[in-house]
Amino acid sequence: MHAAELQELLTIARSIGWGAADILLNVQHLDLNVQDSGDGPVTAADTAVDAYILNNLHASLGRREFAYLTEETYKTQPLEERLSKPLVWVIDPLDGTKDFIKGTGEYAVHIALLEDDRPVLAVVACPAAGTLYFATLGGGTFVERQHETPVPIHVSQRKQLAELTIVASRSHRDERLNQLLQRFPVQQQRSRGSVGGKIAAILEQQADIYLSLSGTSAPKDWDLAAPELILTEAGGRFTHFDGSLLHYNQEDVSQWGGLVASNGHCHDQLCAEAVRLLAAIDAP
Ligand SMILES: Nc1ncnc2c1ncn2[C@@H]1O[C@H](COP(=O)(O)O)[C@@H](OP(=O)(O)O)[C@H]1O
Ligand SMILES: [Mg+2]
Repeated sequence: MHAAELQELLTIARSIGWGAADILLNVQHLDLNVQDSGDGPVTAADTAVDAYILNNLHASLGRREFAYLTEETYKTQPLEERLSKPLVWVIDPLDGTKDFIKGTGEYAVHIALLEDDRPVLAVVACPAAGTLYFATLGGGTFVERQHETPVPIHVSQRKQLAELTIVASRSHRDERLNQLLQRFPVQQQRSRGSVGGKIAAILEQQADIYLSLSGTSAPKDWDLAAPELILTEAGGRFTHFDGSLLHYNQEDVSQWGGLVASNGHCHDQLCAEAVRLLAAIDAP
């Protein structure tokens, strides 16, 4: 896709990202009608913001050129539609639903555009912090506050394992991930809700690493695609434990196994450490 076309799409996605953030801020103290979706809780806010983003993208862009993969609609959409189109919008209207319900403010809105199976445009809004991060492939990552000029943002320069800080999930943990985190030889560990929020913490240089390990369930494309691009365009890396890149919009939208997101400076070493520690944890 041409750079000019990507910038046009980015302008639309940023505006929709701010609109979605406003809705979430306005409803966060209301009765949210929490239901169990089978894949965790879903609230009226998830469904309302999903519809808001989809309707606005449809109104601006139409349906012909693009497919749409969203957390709240993917089960009812025909699989062939998104597998046959090279350009797919991937949307998480409310990443960190559990934290949103708890009122920690640690939630985000994710909007990514895939070309083939990789992200080329990303918006991650953190409504409670009043920030929106955006990136295009090869164009760097920017942070903006509402009505302010966006500024470029970069990951930390910390290079030694012993000076790094890990952020990990507050609510998606099992014994294996806990063991792995405990054994990682880093400076500090923090819990934080939402994948977008954890990657924002790395961009803000409050942390350097995010580790995720699937158990009976795994994070999905909409949890990861937009956060991945804002991290890599800010100088970081985001891979499986074996160092390979993630491929999105496959038939199964779960991303199984271990994932490392980092400031990039010792990413291969982090991957090797994760593999080594996990082998020891899994040894009979
Ligand atoms: N092991 C796992 N299994 C299933 N979903 C996971 C997961 N780890 C993270 N996620 C998803 O990633 C998002 C952020 O999770 P967390 O705040 O715990 O880091 C949540 O999405 P939603 O809130 O969009 O449903 C959650 O469902
Ligand atoms: Mg999510």
